Amino acid sequence: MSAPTASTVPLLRAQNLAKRFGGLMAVADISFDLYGGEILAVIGPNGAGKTTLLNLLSGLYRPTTGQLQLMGRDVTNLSMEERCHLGLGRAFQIVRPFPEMTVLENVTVGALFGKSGTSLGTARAQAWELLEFTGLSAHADKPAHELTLLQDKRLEVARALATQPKVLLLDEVMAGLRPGESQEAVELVRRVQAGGVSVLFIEHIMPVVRDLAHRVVVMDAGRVLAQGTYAQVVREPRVIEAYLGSEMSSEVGVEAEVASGAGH
Ligand SMILES: Nc1ncnc2c1ncn2[C@@H]1O[C@H](COP(=O)(O)OP(=O)(O)OP(=O)(O)O)[C@@H](O)[C@H]1O
Repeated sequence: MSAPTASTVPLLRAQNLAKRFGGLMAVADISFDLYGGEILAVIGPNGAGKTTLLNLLSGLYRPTTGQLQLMGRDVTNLSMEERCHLGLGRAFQIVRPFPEMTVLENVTVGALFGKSGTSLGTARAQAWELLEFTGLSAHADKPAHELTLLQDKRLEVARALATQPKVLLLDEVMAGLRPGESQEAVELVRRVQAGGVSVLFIEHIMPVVRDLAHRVVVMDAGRVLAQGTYAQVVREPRVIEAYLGSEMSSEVGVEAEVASGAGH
């Protein structure tokens, strides 16, 4: 995908973020910007620190050092809830709706959580719109535990959107989906971005990264190994090297060949 025109102030700016667990620097030094209208992928081998980074961005963890700005405001020491109210939404890899509540109720809770002072009626109306947007309106009255995995993921995105984020953080939303289903999920993320929400996502499935991301940050051992377009990063020798021995090495190797035009 071609990159949108970047506005001057990034929506999200990570500066030298680090997170230590005992003797381990899970995130050692990460800096990047996310601009309005962008879809940014964070990739890297297992243990690279991607989930820890997402936890630092959402506010689940406080960084050991470094800073995070949201729309120019320092949010490093704000809680998850405070960041959410300022426009940072998150959907989780492990989907966790309230299982006994209906699909509509689950999204309504998200709408009530996102903006203080929203009436129940307004929240329900917003939730309906989001069920239509995410293709779940036919399942509005079902208890959430009756949904399929793909529908669960749609629900998770709807709940996150209900908080009216400017930036949506997605943690491996394609995990466990069949190819046709991940294509549907890709379309949903595109529609989210087209609706004015910037997206940062962690993903292991390289074709999804290639199809969806305007820009890619490659992490390894808690650091940024490379950043750029998908075509740029997959031909970086240090990226290919970092993936050697991981289950993605063949995928990256193939993509690198494609990117460099090898074999033509
Ligand atoms: N809460 C924690 N306490 C201690 N160590 C942790 C904790 N969370 C993560 N780690 C360690 O930090 C490193 C980075 O883990 P993280 O889960 O962020 O990597 P990842 O890139 O998301 O990996 P994967 O692709 O396998 O999910 C790993 O060595 C992991 O064992």
